[in-house]
Amino acid sequence: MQLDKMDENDWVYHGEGNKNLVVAHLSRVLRLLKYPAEDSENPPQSAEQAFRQIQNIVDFSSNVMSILLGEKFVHSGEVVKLPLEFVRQLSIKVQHERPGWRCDKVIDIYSGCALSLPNLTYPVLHLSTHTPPLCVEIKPKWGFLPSSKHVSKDIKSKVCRFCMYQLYKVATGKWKKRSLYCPLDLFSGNKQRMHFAIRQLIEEPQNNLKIFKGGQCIYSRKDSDDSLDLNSLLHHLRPYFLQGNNRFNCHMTNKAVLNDFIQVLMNALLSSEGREGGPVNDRHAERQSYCDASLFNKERSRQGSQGLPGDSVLSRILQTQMLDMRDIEELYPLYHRVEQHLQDFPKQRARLHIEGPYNKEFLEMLQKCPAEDDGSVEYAATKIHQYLITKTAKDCSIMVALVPSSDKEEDDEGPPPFTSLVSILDLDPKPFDSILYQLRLDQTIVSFYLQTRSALPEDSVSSHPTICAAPEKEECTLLFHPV
Ligand SMILES: O=P(O)(O)O[C@@H]1[C@@H](OP(=O)(O)O)[C@H](OP(=O)(O)O)[C@H](O)[C@H](OP(=O)(O)O)[C@H]1OP(=O)(O)O
Ligand SMILES: Nc1ncnc2c1ncn2[C@@H]1O[C@H](COP(=O)(O)OP(=O)(O)OP(=O)(O)O)[C@@H](O)[C@H]1O
Repeated sequence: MQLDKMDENDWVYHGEGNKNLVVAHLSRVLRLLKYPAEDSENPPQSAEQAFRQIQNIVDFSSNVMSILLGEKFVHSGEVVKLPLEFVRQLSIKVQHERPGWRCDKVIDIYSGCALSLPNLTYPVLHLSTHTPPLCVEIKPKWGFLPSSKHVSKDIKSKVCRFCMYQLYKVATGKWKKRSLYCPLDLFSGNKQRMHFAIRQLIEEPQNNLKIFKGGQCIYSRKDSDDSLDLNSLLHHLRPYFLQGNNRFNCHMTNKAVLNDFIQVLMNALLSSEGREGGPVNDRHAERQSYCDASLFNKERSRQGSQGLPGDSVLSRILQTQMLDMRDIEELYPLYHRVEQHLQDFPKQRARLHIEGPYNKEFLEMLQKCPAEDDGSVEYAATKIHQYLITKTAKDCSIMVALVPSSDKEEDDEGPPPFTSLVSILDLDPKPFDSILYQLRLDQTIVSFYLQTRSALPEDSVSSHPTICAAPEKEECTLLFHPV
């Protein structure tokens, strides 16, 4: 990438989240910061501050998250300086492709800084074959129930945050239809529960699932009420699953294509590349690993929970999420302690790494933290940093790139073989000052769930009656035995 010869015509809109917009050119992407639209005339930070913000993201990803999640999954990228005219033209070029609900923010066209990363939807794997890679992006969210004694509402230890939040999101119009995906099913390591969870993600992807082919998004929900074309997805997927295995016939049903696809995806999510490491989720034993709101029929998982393989991507994310099991309610008093201290000693923000940097000293601060609360501001600040690290792991995404491979006997059972490359993205540090907002949001989610649930008859919290019922036994058989 020659930074002085950048041409906006080479780059295409690729996607965006709440804080960044991503453009792609072959095997690279540029991730540009966004600002609230009302700040578009007066950028909220200088070019130097924007550069520092992105450098912080790189440092946090490479020095902190990569160690916890595993280097093989993490690509931290590098900060680049771009010509301002290129960024301005790019911003105009991509505007019409942006989803309406994201347009409350605009691209930062003032700093000329961006994060350059490998394009994980167009991985180098692709070069060894003529078939375009399939890529599945999953934002799995919180995979466990809090067990802290300080949780004020009992419901929080029974129903997971994602499922509770769904009622609020639908009621406030963020999404039109409720998702029946439950993160605890995905993180269970139980193949039936995982299959059910992925099936629900496909049914209603919201912002938790995107599917790419050859680097282009072929399946996602762009707006709360746009139409989803499952048939078109199946049309894209079919050729990948007809190869080999006596499957030359075109009679493979849509259900069988989908089952094979889910199976291949699950294999990648559970893959641990032959490394040792037993199941890791024993410690959040069965009692805690079921969410009462999940519509997966528990009876069906009697075959036992296999647990997540120790080095699989799901296990690494779950372990990082569970590094600090403290609930936000328990954390708030510690935040308050730091806030009070900083009012009196504002210059200590740097010493306590409130806005980073995420360097060697930051890691030392985390390691030196006393086991018990000694009443110090250092203890409180470190515990908040730990919690924020777990927050990053609760909001990251997994990208699974899949390319058909040829290493399998012709008459093997099951889906055709794929080579997979698994990565984790969106590993930005969460702001220290977001704790109060998090506490309020948590209270809103929980009280809204309790109110809505008590206003409805038992077991009818779903806004979608046809999928409220757990699947029939026969359907389950079909899901697991492709024809
Ligand atoms: O708080 P949550 O769980 O709603 O997560 C936010 C996400 O909402 P979600 O529920 O996944 O739709 C939210 O995603 P969307 O904008 O809804 O796509 C962001 O990821 C946000 O992170 P950040 O503040 O931009 O760094 C996320 O905020 P934090 O992870 O910073 O709390
Ligand atoms: N390295 C990458 N390769 C390919 N696609 C990427 C890459 N990084 C991001 N993307 C795409 O761009 C989208 C937005 O990126 P990202 O999730 O990092 O934005 P964000 O604003 O930080 O999100 P959030 O809303 O979670 O804060 C992703 O959902 C993904 O589809």
